[in-house]
Amino acid sequence: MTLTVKTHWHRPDFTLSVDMAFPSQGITALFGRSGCGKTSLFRVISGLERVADTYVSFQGRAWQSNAQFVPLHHRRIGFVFQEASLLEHLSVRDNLLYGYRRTPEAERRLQLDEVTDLLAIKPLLNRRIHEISGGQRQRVALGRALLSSPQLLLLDEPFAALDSATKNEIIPYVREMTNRWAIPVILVSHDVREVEQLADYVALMEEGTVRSLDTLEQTMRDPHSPLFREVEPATVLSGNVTAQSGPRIFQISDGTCTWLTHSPRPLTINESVRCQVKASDVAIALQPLQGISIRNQFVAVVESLGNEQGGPVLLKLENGHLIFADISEEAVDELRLKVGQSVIALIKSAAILV
Ligand SMILES: Nc1ncnc2c1ncn2[C@@H]1O[C@H](COP(=O)(O)OP(=O)(O)OP(=O)(O)O)[C@@H](O)[C@H]1O
Repeated sequence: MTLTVKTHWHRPDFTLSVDMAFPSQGITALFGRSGCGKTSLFRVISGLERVADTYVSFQGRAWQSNAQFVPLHHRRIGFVFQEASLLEHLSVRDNLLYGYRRTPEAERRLQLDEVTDLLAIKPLLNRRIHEISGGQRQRVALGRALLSSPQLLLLDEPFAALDSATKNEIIPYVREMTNRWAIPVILVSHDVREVEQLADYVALMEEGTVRSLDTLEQTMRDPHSPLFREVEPATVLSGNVTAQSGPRIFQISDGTCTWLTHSPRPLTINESVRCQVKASDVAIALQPLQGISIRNQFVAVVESLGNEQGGPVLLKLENGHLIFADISEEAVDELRLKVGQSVIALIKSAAILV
């Protein structure tokens, strides 16, 4: 079951031309430069815009075809925008219940208690909107969208107005809520870090079209991907917290590989986390090293030595994960690195970011 969109939307200086089936599970990020058409696509999907000769269907049901147009309020879509558009004169509780009360009883899947628990906003229920912080407002906006029991959540740059610490605090809630209630999410973003932490799939948009749609892992295999236009290539390692070995140091494992990471926020045992490793933070040794402060040493095989455009060395870890190592050409020559060779990837735990 998918979300299918076929549209050619001609605006004065811009054409949105999309013919694509998006996954209707997990989080799909629409990623691209400003003006590439992310919000326009969003508006077509939601029915905020009725564009002629457009076809949109969700999980087998046509939302728009030449014969019909299901209006926005019947599509059961939850929205969260950059600025939480909460009702200032109402309490947090009444804001949360706004969509809930308008949802027919038979369609209510989520209840106030479980949503406020998950988003940790229970203590705020009686506050007015002007009495809570920006991060809390975004959590209330997420809660309000969830409580309308949506079949699809559309998040349009929901964290853009937040500082990175607050953003990092909210992201795990978004992952948890989509996992727990299996609500598909379309996330508009031009923040790579956000995409790495949240997305299961990435639709790369350029000049009004979707250039590619792939899993996050597949998208991140290409060091020349538009994802890395403004930041250096990085890799994501996913696993579960297995132990705490210092005030901020945690052991993460995916069953095959185990690594140590520094986390700025407390993690709980068994919590599933995504860690990011920048190519420049990975070094290569020809054999395991002793008497060295670097805690993470992974057995790996050289997958590629970069391509004709240059780029980092690609290593394959024992768990099959690919990881970039930004090694100079001189070092590649000196170590006589070859494709297929066994090496050790060295990463400081402070360089594995949660
Ligand atoms: N109301 C409008 N009328 C005509 N053209 C518009 C309108 N709104 C946006 N556009 C144009 O459509 C194109 C795509 O805009 P859109 O907002 O979809 O891009 P975006 O990728 O979401 O950008 P951003 O990341 O900056 O929000 C742009 O060239 C923009 O100038």
